[in-house]
Amino acid sequence: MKPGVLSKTPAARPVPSMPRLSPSGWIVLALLPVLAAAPLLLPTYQVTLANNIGIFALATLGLVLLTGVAGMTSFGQAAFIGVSAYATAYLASVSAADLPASLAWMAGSPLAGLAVGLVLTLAIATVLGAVTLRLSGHYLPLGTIAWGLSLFYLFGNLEFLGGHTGLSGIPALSLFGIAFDKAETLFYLIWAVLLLAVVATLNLLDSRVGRAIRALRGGQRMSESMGVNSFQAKMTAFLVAALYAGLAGWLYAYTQRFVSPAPFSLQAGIDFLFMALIGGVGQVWGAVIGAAGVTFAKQWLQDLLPHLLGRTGNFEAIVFGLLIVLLMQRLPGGIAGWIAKTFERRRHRPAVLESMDLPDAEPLPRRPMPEKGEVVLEARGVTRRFGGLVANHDISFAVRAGEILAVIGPNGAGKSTLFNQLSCVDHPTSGEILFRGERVDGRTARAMASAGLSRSFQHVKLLPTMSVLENVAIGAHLRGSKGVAAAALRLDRAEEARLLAEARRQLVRVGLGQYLHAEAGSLALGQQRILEIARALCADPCLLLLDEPAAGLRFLEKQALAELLVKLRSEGMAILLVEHDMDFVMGLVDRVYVMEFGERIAEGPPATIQTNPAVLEAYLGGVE
Ligand SMILES: Nc1ncnc2c1ncn2[C@@H]1O[C@H](COP(=O)(O)OP(=O)(O)OP(=O)(O)O)[C@@H](O)[C@H]1O
Repeated sequence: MKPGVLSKTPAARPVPSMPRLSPSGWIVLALLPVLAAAPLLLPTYQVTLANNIGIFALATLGLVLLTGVAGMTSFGQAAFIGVSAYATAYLASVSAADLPASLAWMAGSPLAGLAVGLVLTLAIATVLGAVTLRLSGHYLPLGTIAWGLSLFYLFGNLEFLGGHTGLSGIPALSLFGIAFDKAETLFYLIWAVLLLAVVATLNLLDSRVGRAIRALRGGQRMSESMGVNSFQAKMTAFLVAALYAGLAGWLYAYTQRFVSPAPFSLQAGIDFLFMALIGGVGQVWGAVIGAAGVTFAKQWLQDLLPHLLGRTGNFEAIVFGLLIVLLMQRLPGGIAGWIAKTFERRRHRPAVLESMDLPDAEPLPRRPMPEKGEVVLEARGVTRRFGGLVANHDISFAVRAGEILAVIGPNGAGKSTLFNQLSCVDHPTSGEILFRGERVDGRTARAMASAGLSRSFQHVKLLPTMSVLENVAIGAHLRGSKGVAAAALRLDRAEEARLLAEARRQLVRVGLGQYLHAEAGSLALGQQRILEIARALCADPCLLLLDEPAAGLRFLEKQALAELLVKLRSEGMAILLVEHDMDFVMGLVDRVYVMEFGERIAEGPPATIQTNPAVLEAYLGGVE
């Protein structure tokens, strides 16, 4: 038995009283003096280059969140920048007389330009997101290509935006009496905005909302079952990415003091994706590294190649393309991904958790539990057909608080199909499902999680690169309420401490207390199953659905799991499990429901079931 799995674990390790600075905190601290000195020491053309890098990095940061973390590819980032840049340029250069009287105050106002630019960008992103984010597969990338193309041509064809010539005559930026009229002063503004965005993104990812966004990539079905609204999480990532593009557009307009359609073309959208890929698409700092790397590499190749080849041409694009292919093959996680991996290997701990202290926070409030003996879940005549196949036929049973009911049956009997319907992942063709007396068939898995049903999966579903603690904290998603702004501004710490303390409590309870900071994917399969139970418990359920919880567990681990389930039962939990391990089932549960070919063949206490001739014939007869 692996140490600690469902064994009596020591209490969680002592909690440091002062939060330690995270690696990103150290990076920001180290960058501050460098950034403060850069404009004073560098020649103006290099400061201008650094300004471009800052703006590109801001736009790329959005893509890191959207594409790298949330797994949604967008080619439209440059177009979002364009919307904001054009709104800024238009309002900065228009005369008050050309605007309606009520809007005349906006003419020449940089803050009005910023507000209008951001509102327009977010409004377009909301519409585009509403249309494409519910669709899976290639619809989002294709939608962003279509939108990027149409906007590019729109910019070029609108006369009041200067057509293909663009808008010039943007005055120098002046904010609150400070003139940002030189590359050197703009540098401070651009890099301050970028650093704030980086810190806000790091904060966001290290939060309840951040876990929901991180679960989008490969864990959607699981997180929905834990109450996460995946569409909302996608929309959040999409809008934050658009917000960063909007900010980048505003800064771009005042840096260039001229806008035209070319920098917002589809090609530019692809370039931002390259920056994210090269920097490290899943890493926040990858945006800065990627923007700097691509900008310098292009500049360097543009200077070097004509010398080497003795002629001019777009050779840098060809060499650059080859370099990207090579880099993707050698470093699929990008430069920042490679650095993070090397760093983590040395520290033997995931970077994201370095700063996390786990104070003994006040326990989260608990839902009112049903009285022992109260029917928690009831299936009435549930039938599920797949075309001509009847996977469940007229299934009826009830599970009560303080009871463990096992559903058993040979492979293909219809147990998983039934589980999916009970948890509203799938819906019955006919029949009714009631949860605590209310009809729930047709509801979403999310609604069931909110009602108090929590589950584990036949094939373990966890986020392998996320820590054990954070995986389990996803189970507590509905027990928190702090949103994006609170997370970005770190106003969610008290709630986050309570969520993490609850996750730790459940992990200690199931015997995984010393694996809090390990990557979930590094646990043995049996431990991963136990992690799923801790995650389900973190939701404070009144009904646990466990799909083959003992599969992959060793003898002592099974014994410890049985002890835990008995304890939960004594606390009034209703437990429904599907299991193939007959020794485990018969020694543990109160009642057994036996299925074959989608139908009930027997139901009763284990002792009766073990001697039931129909069961022996259909199922137990084949089992020693
Ligand atoms: N989405 C689906 N479309 C078509 N047929 C399906 C679908 N899901 C399940 N089935 C069929 O329904 C029947 C019951 O399958 P189910 O997975 O529920 O059985 P099970 O008892 O859970 O089996 P196991 O113990 O092997 O997991 C099988 O014949 C299966 O092929």
